[in-house]
Amino acid sequence: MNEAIYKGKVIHLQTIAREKYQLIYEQSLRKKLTCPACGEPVLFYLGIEKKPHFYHEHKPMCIPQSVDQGNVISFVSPSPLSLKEKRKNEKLSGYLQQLKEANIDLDASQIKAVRKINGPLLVLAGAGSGKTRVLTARTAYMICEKQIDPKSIMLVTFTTKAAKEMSNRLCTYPGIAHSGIPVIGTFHSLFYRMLQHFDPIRWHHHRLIKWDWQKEQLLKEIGREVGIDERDFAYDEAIQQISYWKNTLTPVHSLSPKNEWEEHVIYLYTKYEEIKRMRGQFDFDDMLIGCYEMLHENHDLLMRYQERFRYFLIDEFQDINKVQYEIVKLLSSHTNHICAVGDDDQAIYAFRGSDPSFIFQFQQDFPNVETVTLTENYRSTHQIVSLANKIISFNRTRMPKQMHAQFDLNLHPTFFFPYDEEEEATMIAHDIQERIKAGAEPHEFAVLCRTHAATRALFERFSQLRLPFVVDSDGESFYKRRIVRYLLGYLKLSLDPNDEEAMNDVLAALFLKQTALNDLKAISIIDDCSLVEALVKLEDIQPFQKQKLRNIVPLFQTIAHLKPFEAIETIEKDMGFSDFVKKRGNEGNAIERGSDDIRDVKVVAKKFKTVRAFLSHIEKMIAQHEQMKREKQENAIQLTTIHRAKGLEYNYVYVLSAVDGHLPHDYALDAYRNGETAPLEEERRLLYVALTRAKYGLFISVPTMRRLKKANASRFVSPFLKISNPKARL
Ligand SMILES: Nc1ncnc2c1ncn2[C@@H]1O[C@H](COP(=O)(O)OP(=O)(O)OP(=O)(O)O)[C@@H](O)[C@H]1O
Repeated sequence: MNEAIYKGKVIHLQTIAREKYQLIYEQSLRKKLTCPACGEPVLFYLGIEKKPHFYHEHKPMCIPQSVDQGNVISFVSPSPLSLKEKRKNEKLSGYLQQLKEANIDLDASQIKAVRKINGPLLVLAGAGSGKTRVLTARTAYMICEKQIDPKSIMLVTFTTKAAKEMSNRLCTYPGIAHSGIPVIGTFHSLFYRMLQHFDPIRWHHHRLIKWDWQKEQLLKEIGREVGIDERDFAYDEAIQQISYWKNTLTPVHSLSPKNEWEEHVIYLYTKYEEIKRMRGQFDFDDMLIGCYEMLHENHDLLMRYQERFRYFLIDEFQDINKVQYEIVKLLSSHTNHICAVGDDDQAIYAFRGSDPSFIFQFQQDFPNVETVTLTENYRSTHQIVSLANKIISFNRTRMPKQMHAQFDLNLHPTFFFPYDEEEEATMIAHDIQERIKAGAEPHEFAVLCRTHAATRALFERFSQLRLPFVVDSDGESFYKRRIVRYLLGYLKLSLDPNDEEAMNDVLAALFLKQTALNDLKAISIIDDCSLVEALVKLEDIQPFQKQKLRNIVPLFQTIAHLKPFEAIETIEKDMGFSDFVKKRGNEGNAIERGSDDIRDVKVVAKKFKTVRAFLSHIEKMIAQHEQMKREKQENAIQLTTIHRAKGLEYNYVYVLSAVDGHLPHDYALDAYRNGETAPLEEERRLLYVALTRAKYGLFISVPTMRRLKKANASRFVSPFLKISNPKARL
């Protein structure tokens, strides 16, 4: 049905502007749309598979009409005939046969990697080609077939989650329950354990600088003394840069600044190290450097560890950094029994100092290395594998390899074209809802985003539709982000001029000290006025600030009566918020700029008519976020960043906003304009990682608008969209 009654009038889908679809959708959820034939409520379909239309939830449509396929482009690649019956049945014996009987199949290349125990081994593997399976099977084979003492095996993973997953899997393997499992952990956890053993006082966990905010505080203290103004200086980027230098074992004295910013960071780096040393503190990077120095300088200790650990297995080798690589080399130099497993196409941590070129280095440093390449992809359909192969082939710095799928389904990777972020969220949520109704389980779905902030719209839609979902566990609600909170402070004060918490946030945006809050409270009691009115009575501030506050204070009342979008524009332009964002909005931070957050807030604000309704929606979303953190749902849709989805797999994957600026991220595009190609290649690898998480269904969203501006399809996917007929085959 293309017609419905809304507010007493017939509305036709053909004549409604696309940007209004979301509004119609929300009204339909509130049962505000009715059927022109029977007068009962109708819902608005805004999904992926079919064109938008009205429908009855529990009965057939009154005015039957065929519903066309949605406006999508499918990627179709002819299936090679050889897909079926690809696997030859190799005759197996011993433990490998036991594995087979336990349904842990291995192909010829995987078996080769499992059997090669002594000497250096490099397993170069595409996505979904069974790296994890090889690592676990190889470990079990060493223990159960070769009778190697599990205590002499060190298995290093990239994340704690992967370590847990690996040890859980291993425990289910035949024979392992009796023999025990090896030492499994991340670089940090394993090396930290060694340090603690060596010098428990120096490396006591009380001395650890655990959080970035602690580092930031310390750097700001140092910066303040020499006048590095935090309003103009991206401290969080400085933290990342210092960490990068440490992980690449770049000592401070070897650095020569390329610009003023680097000059400042080098100064901060020097002082940061000095202060830490003086206070006897350490950070996570120091655990790696400390371990390297400990083993390098203490030959007896190194020998003891070499005696203890004789076999090394390293997962995600493409993400190793210099200091980690050097430690592994030291430890394994005694036996050379080292197996590195990696995929250069999945290297996505360059910003932390990871460097896939250690894969090449490995081949030089361990001259007798045997290399096994795994190219059979067991995870995804042929269609997904073909698309991923094609996309990644555009990268220049990579080891050429092609993955080959093992199976195919009549389900093709689909590009779809929402109007904007809001409609994108609706289409995805709707599609998932339909698939769940048809029998799929929530945990089979993942929605993958480039940045955590981009999860906002999906979070809201999933909550609205009561779909079970989980977001990155340590991520905060979008509305709790610093700049967003400050902006919302103005709106809150417009409704309640005595809201202390909001005033506390707004003070920073007005360039006033936090101590001003106490002064304001005192003034409001003595002069019997609100906290907002007290702003103009503040003493001990510059005359220009006084004048500014005099101009701003009356506007608090004005914005209370504006539509939220207009109110935000007033806050930005007339209440000085834009100036604040320019100065302190992390504008120097290429990945998370405050001004981008504000544009995201404006997208939501557009949907509301009153400030009150807008704020109450936000309150609800924050509460929902808190509740979600408390109650971990097992069977839930995963809403996560691509970085966090690494190593995982899902039946259905939705890739959010494949548009230039999001994926690839703006920072990589800026770097590309300045002649640097590496960041853009890393962004392409991120897309590759996202695509290869999908087993069966892959949906890539290409919205027309983003952050209220026209968006261009991501340069990574545009070659696949250049066809006039949406159903045409590629
Ligand atoms: N020989 C095999 N036969 C059947 N299935 C396999 C085989 N090897 C691996 N698999 C399955 O293929 C999927 C991918 O395997 P795994 O997770 O080990 O791949 P991976 O190389 O670590 O993936 P990625 O690097 O993309 O995260 C898993 O579901 C695994 O059980």
